[in-house]
Amino acid sequence: AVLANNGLETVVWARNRQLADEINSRHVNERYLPGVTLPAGIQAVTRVEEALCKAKLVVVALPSAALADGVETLRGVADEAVVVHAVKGFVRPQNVRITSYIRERVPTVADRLAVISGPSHAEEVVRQLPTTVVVASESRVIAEFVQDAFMNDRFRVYTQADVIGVELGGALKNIIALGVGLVDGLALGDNTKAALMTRGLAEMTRLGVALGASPLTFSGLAGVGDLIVTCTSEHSRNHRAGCLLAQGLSLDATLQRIGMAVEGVGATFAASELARTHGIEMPITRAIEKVLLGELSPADGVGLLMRRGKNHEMEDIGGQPLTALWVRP
Ligand SMILES: NC(=O)C1=CN([C@@H]2O[C@H](COP(=O)(O)OP(=O)(O)OC[C@H]3O[C@@H](n4cnc5c(N)ncnc54)[C@H](OP(=O)(O)O)[C@@H]3O)[C@@H](O)[C@H]2O)C=CC1
Ligand SMILES: O=C(CO)COP(=O)(O)O
Repeated sequence: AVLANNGLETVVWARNRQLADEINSRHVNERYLPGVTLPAGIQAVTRVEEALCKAKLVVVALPSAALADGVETLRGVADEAVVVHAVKGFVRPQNVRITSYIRERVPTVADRLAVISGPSHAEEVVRQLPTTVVVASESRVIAEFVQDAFMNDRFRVYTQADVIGVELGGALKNIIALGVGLVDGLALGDNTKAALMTRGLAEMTRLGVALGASPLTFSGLAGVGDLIVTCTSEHSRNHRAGCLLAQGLSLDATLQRIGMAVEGVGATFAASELARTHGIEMPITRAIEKVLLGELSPADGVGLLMRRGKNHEMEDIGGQPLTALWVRP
């Protein structure tokens, strides 16, 4: 919708014929964006090749779980087309970032890749409510190309060079949003929620730095920005999933009830495995993993986190350890 509103010829691939017809004839997508009229310029096709063959910019917005199915189609992108993805998750079970996966499977697009991320619930973007996001690429030219395509006075786009940090911020915040949903479902109040978001950001940053990200990226739009919106918005599927789990629904029933991507579930398992491999402490992620596996109740998960041993707040997050500031023993 943003690209079409910017006057770009915009072709959407939908595998479902009925949905493609609905977009072309009535300019709506009732299942995923009810109550919204889409820009009339959007054309939907059911053959992915039709969407890809002439495109100068390809936006990959599949759920991470569908990427393994879909990645090979990127072999069909035109020479010199830029590929930007909006996927906030990991490819499982390898636990790899999306650009790493695309680069490995489709080397021909490796130097034309970018990621777009940040606080941007589709329900609000499509209504043209003011939104800010960030585009990261290893190439400044590619990042600025994507920035120019998307930017308008309702959708402000910043550029970034830290691809790893931007991808990890978008994927890891979903875990914390699940956790905030769990504590909201238990009606534990605002202090608990703020604690989870803040300490969640600390462990997101810790893993990010171990995987090569800049700690600064986590204080930007793809880090704290997206964390805030996903943990507090009525639109968040991850937050809603946490609430349902806290109310006693099984994980399967929760995912079925939501009926859309809940990236935080796969991300919890991915981050937990990556943390183990890299020797990183991620107590909140570990507790949520146990809740998802049915090994711990949400209430016991909170108790476990509160009873942890004493800690210094800013240790191991990256940058200068703040314990160095102590002037007395
Ligand atoms: N929703 C949002 O506000 C935002 C989402 N994101 C990220 O975008 C990604 C996609 O999320 P979102 O669109 O919300 O997810 P939804 O579950 O709402 O929609 C998924 C879409 O992908 C299609 N799809 C699923 N599997 C396949 C497949 N194997 N092949 C082809 N199409 C498939 C579905 O089509 P069908 O109906 O045919 O199954 C549907 O159109 C996620 O990583 C999410 O984190 C990023 C920013 C904002
Ligand atoms: O990433 C999002 C908003 O920026 C969407 O979050 P949910 O997947 O939790 O709905």
